[in-house]
Amino acid sequence: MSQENPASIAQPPAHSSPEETAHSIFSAALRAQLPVALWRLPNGTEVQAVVAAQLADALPPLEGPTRGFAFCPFQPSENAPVLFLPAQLYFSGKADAVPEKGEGHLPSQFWADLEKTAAKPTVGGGWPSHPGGAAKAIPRDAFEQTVATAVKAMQEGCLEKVVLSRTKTLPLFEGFDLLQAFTQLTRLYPTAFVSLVAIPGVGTWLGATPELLVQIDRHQVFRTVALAGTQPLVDGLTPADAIWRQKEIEEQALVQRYVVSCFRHLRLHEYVEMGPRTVRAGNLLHLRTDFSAAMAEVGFPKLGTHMLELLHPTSAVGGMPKAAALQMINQLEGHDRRYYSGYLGPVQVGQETNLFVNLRCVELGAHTVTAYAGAGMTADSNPAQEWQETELKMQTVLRLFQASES
Ligand SMILES: C=C(O[C@H]1C=CC=C(C(=O)O)[C@@H]1O)C(=O)O
Repeated sequence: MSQENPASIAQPPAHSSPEETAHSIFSAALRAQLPVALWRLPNGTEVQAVVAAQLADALPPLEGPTRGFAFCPFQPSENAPVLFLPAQLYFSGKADAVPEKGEGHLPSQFWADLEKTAAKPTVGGGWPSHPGGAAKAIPRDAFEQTVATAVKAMQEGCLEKVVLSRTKTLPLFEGFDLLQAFTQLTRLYPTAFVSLVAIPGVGTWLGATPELLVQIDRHQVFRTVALAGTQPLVDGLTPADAIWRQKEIEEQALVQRYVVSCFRHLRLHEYVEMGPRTVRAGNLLHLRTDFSAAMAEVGFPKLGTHMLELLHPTSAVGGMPKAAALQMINQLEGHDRRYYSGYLGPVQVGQETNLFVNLRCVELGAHTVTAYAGAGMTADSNPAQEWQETELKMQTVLRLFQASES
């Protein structure tokens, strides 16, 4: 293969399935200490990959032409900056596909390494971890006390909703295999956006999120959702059987109103709104309203970029009113959310942009795994139930980190 011509096509490792090629790309990028993202779209089959030579510290316009992968925090800080991985390598994951070279050069060591059989990344620092170590976890009674404080503030009318989160750290079991965990998530959660992002100096994140933030499809249709309200999926029941309490209906309606307020801000009235309806996310059920708008027809060719600026962070991860909720989160949560409840996904890949809220995710240390989860609180919240809800959400991914699951 040529390393001189950036537009040329690289050879995949011999006799590989597309999934094995994606795994080889990930392993070779780790060895070369290059930023890399693997993902599988909801209801998709292909495991796609992007490798970057250098990170950008801002997103390009979502409507094109720059191709890459966005990895953005809840609130940008020195500890968690906005990051964009320009696709110096892109792999579509389709049958017979080969890794495509983008603009810019990846080191020749990476290409040479890609053709060898990949050693699997396992426990002990095979992947980058955050230099600051694992986020601080709080015990159950402290979390419930925090929820009680927030509920009181909402009963006094200071704000309508706040999403409070917590973390939980477990040791990695002997023989844990990161790529196997990614594959397990793709099989367990066919309707989720499953991703594995490893960035030197920043960290390694794995997740299976149910929440779309911004989609621009190849026909230039913009989509977003209002997702909130949680209950466990009880054995033998289907989403159609779900009955929702007033508290969850109101919680989701607040997110829905927030999305509508973003359209109104742009003076856009010609959008389509469908729902709410009950959707499944693993072993949980949520309420979801779907929004769409044909960007050219409504006269907003850059609608995706504008809506992203207005939407994030939505009240599904922040609260209402936004400023008061963010202030309360910063005051009451004892940890830095970093990339949890930020957003991530491919930009201008296959003529589409697909950004998701980074939920149901974990951050890998060399020997530990940290799960993050939050729950929407209103004046009617019960602290013990909110703890339980965050436990269930964490289990979406954390179940893979209990040795018996592997
Ligand atoms: C904040 C999370 O979920 C959000 C998305 C769906 C339902 C939610 C809820 O019921 O609270 C949250 O708003 C999380 O998974 O950490």
